[in-house]
Amino acid sequence: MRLAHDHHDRGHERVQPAGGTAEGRHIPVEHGDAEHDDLDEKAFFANTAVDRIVPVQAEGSGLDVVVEDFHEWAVERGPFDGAEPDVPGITWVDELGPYIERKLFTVNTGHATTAWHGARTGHATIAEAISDPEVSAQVTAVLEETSSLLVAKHGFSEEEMTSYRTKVLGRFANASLPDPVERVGRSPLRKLSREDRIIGPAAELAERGLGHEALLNALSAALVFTPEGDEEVDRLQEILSSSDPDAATAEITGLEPSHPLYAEVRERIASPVYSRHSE
Ligand SMILES: NC(=O)c1ccc[n+]([C@@H]2O[C@H](COP(=O)([O-])OP(=O)(O)OC[C@H]3O[C@@H](n4cnc5c(N)ncnc54)[C@H](O)[C@@H]3O)[C@@H](O)[C@H]2O)c1
Ligand SMILES: O=P(O)(O)OC[C@@H](O)[C@@H](O)[C@H](O)[C@H](O)CO
Repeated sequence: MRLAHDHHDRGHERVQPAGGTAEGRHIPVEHGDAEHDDLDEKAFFANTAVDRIVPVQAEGSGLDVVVEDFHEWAVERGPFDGAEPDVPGITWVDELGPYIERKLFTVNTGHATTAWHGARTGHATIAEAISDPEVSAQVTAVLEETSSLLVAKHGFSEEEMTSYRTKVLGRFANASLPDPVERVGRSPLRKLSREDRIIGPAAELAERGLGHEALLNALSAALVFTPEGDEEVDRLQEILSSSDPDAATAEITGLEPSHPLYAEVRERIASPVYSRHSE
């Protein structure tokens, strides 16, 4: 494994748990194999969250994977009943939920926002996009919104969220990571779904009467994200061109018409704010 160092980013690998999660304790056992019947007596299964940016790899590079040097691995301690193994790199947490949301609504919300605004302004990679003041202003604004939710909902302090955001923005700016906007913005229907990184926090902010304009801007940027070879991009464009705004809002976001966010999202879907980047 090769580390793509960002020299501005080194020296303080604060361990903060995060997403890229694996939940549940179900390894499929489909063969009626008696050997698996007592699996619970032989192993512990714990929910976990991983945070490390792994960009698209060069063709033919095999297991020689380029990654950032930052990494976090959070594991719920409950299943180990006080006998957690000493595994280097694990941060043991009592409850994974707040850390998963902090990671999803900061790293992944900010990442998708960078990718979609970056693509519409003609940038190829995340590092290039975040160096553009127009993109970085959108990303900063989006992360201030999600931080206000994380502070209100989970009790993270303003100071730790400010520091977490700074760290995340530094990771995006790592020019040694060749991370294309197509990878980070991929699968827009998944990313715009009800509980995911954009509509999830925007809905909760709207419910609490807190600001969410930059999240709506990220949604608008996603609607003009049209790289080739992504089935969800194609389906999203099909929905936008063939469905009325209410049907499109329901299918893309899963929001109920009675939700406080609904009217604003419907408006964004009905009336484009941005145009696609043209070569
Ligand atoms: N790349 C990152 O920075 C990163 C960081 C943390 C967590 N993650 C998580 O790790 C997972 C993989 O991410 P990635 O970036 O390597 O994605 P990727 O698209 O590069 O790789 C996914 C692979 O899974 C294969 N695949 C998809 N569906 C499958 C199926 N049903 N059965 C078998 N194989 C299947 C695909 O063909 C592809 O080779 C995702 O859940 C992602 O959220 C990624
Ligand atoms: O994997 P996705 O498509 O959900 O999101 C793209 C990236 O934001 C994601 O892969 C990050 O690089 C990763 O979550 C960092 O830990």
